[in-house]
Amino acid sequence: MASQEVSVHETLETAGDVVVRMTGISFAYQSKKLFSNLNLEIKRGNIYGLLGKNGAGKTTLLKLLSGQLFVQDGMVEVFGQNPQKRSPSLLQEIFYLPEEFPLPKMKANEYLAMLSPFYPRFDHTMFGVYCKDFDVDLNQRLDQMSLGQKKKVLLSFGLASNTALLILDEPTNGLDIPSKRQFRQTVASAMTENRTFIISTHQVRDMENLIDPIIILHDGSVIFNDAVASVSDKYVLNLTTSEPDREKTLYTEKVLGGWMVLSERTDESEGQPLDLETLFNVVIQTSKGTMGGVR
Ligand SMILES: Nc1ncnc2c1ncn2[C@@H]1O[C@H](COP(=O)(O)OP(=O)(O)OP(=O)(O)O)[C@@H](O)[C@H]1O
Repeated sequence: MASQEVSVHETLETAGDVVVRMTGISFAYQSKKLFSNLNLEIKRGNIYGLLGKNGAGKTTLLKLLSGQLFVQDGMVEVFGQNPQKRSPSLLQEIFYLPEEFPLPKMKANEYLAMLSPFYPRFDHTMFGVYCKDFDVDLNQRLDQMSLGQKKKVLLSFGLASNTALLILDEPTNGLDIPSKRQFRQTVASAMTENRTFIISTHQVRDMENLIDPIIILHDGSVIFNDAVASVSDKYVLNLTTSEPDREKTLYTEKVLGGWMVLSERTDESEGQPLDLETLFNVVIQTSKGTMGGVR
């Protein structure tokens, strides 16, 4: 690292709480406009969930903030630096686990020896612990592993890298049922107040009680960036057997045996916890302007 370069880690204590700031960004693939004047702020010490429909631009957004794609307009700052400059001091504080990835023809142990020196605070002991928890064989060749096994190796690597920013794109795709629970436990245990995780996912049930705040990307904009409680404190979810008057509810969904209804909370309201799938549907539906939005 050049001596005049700002070390991200050294400035973490004083950098304030904002890890990512995107201001008025625009991005298009060739002539296909994806983002126009998009704004986003991500704060330290949280496990963010990034949600959006297929093609909403989640992976593109993650690539923009990790310096793999460049915005056409606006400003991106990660720990106060422009990721487009791809400075080593910033890149060694970002670990990005893509949804799909080729891996070299080598054993997991050899991969570890090759790549871990890039991350100054890589914790070899914890890497071993995570791999053991995920039941990964480090002597197996990476190119001969299943998708789920590869994900477990890279996930263990990313968590052990101790980067200040960890980006996981669809991390539970390919994981078996017991591994999904292990995933939640391991990710939660690796979180510290100085780290920030961003998890892009469609598998919201895998992520219940893990991701919060939630970012929702829709129609080229961030339409929601807040804690789940910001909605569940104001609105309550109830099951009803009689068909509700849709004009008087914020959100209605036909379910087995009745309807699920989201309505404004009153002092006496008792209801069910707001799950992420419903939160997503409510935010997308209300963003169409028919009910003025949940926020
Ligand atoms: N390299 C590329 N060239 C042209 N268009 C692209 C390219 N990569 C992505 N796109 C388009 O940009 C849009 C957003 O893609 P992106 O992969 O960011 O969405 P996503 O929200 O991650 O989708 P999914 O949930 O399906 O994974 C899609 O319409 C996609 O077809």
